Amino acid sequence: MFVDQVKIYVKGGDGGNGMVAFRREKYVPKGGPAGGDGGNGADVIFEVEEGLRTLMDFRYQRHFKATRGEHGMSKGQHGRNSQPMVIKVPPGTVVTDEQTKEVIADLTEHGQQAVIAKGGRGGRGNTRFASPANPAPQIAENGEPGQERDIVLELKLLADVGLVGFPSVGKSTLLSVVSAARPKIAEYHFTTIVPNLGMVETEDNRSFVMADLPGLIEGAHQGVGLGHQFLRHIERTRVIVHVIDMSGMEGRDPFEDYQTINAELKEYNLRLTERPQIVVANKMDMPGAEENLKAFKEKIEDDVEIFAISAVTRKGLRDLLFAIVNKVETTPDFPMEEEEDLSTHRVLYKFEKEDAGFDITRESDGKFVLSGDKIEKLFKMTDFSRDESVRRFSRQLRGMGVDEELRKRGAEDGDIIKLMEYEFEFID
Ligand SMILES: Nc1nc2c(ncn2[C@@H]2O[C@H](COP(=O)(O)OP(=O)(O)OP(=O)(O)O)[C@@H](O)[C@H]2O)c(=O)[nH]1
Repeated sequence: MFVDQVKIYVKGGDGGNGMVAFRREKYVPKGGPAGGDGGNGADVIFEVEEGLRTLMDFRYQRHFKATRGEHGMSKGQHGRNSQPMVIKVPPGTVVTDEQTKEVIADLTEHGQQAVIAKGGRGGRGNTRFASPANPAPQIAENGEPGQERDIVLELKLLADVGLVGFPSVGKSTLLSVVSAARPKIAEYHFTTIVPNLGMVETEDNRSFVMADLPGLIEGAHQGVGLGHQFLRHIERTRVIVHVIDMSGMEGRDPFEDYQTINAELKEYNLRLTERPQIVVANKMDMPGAEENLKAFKEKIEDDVEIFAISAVTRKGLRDLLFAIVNKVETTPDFPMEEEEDLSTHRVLYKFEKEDAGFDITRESDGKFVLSGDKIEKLFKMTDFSRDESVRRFSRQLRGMGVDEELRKRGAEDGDIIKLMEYEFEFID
C-alpha cells in the first residue's frame, strides 16, 4: 500500500490560572477569600470528515495549539473553559505518538472523534485553599499545562484517479505539473516498479490521488513482481483519465490509440472499463492538433467528455482538474469481492499514564537534576511569586519522596538542584 505520512505538533490549551483575591465589603476590613478557579484549556480533537482523501492540508500547517482556559477572577468568578479545537482528518487516518510509537487513534468512520492532546485543568483559586486553620490563604494554583506531543499521521492512499494512455502521450508530464505533492511512500514491498503517484489539489482546496497506471498494468501483464494486493489497489480507482497525444506524431492516429487502450483495459479484466472515463486531448500546443481533435470528435461517441489541454503550457488544466474532482466525488466506491473487513470499529484512545514521579541525575559540575512529567507539571502549576505556593510545592516534593531520594544520593545543604530551566538550593 502507499502510505502518506506527515509529522505534526499538537498542544492542548493550558488551564487558566487560579486567582488570589479577597472580598471587599463595606465596613469589613478584610473579607474572606474570593479568588476564582481558572477555566480548563481546550482539547485538540481530530474528527473524521469523509470528504477528505489526503493529508495535504497538513503540509501547510503543522502546528496546532488549542486555546488556554480563562484565568480565574475576583469575586469568586471562575474563568471560562475553552472550546475544543476540532481538526478534520480523512477516514483511514492513523495517529501515532512519535516518541512512544503508540497508536493514539485509528479514525475510520465519518464523524468519529478522538482527543489527541488533552487541555490542562484550570488552576484552583484561593477560595479552594481556605480552611479553619488558614481562612485567608494567599495561594492559588497556576493552570495545568496542556498535553503536548509530536504525532505522526498516516493514511493509506487509494488512487482515486488512474492515468492511462500510450507511451509518450504525456502522462508523467501531466502528473508532475498537477501534483501539489508526492506522497512519502512508506512501503511497497510488493513491486519492483516504483509507482508514479501524485496528490492533486484544486483551487477550491479539494484533493485527490492520481496514479500513472499503464506502467503498472504492463508490469503486471509481464509478471514483474506485482502482487495480487497491488492489482486490487489499481482496481479501486474511481475515475480513469485517458490521455491522448493529439499532435499525432510518429504517424499515429489518436482515435486508434484510444480504441487500442480501451481494448487493453478490457483484456486485463481489471473491471477498469466500468469506471467513468475522462478523455484528455494533450499536446494541443502542437501544429495540427486542432484538426486532429476535430476529426477525433467526429469519430467518438457523443457522451464522452473531452478536455483539450497542453501539459507543457498548462493550458486547460484548471477546468480538467475541476472535472476530475467532481467526477471523483460523484462516483461511488467500487466495492471489491472478498473485501477485507475495514469496518473494525476500533477507537483506540488512551493517554500515557502519568509516570510515578521523578528522576534524579547528576551533572558533571555536581548539580542534581530533577526531571519527570509529574514533577514538571507540579512545578508549572506553582505560582512562585507567592510564599504560600512555594511552601506548598516543597511539601508536594517531600510527599513524593524527592527530598529523601536526594539525601540518599548525597545531597547536602546548599547543593544546587535543577528543575527545567530553574535552580534551587537544597535545604536539609
Ligand atoms: N508539445 C508538447 N509536448 C508534451 C506535452 N506533454 C508532454 N509532452 C512531451 O511528450 C514527451 C512524453 O511525455 P511523458 O510525460 O514522458 O509521456 P508518458 O505518457 O508519461 O510516457 P511513458 O512514461 O512512456 O508512459 C515528453 O518529451 C514531453 O515533454 C504537451 O502538452 N505538449
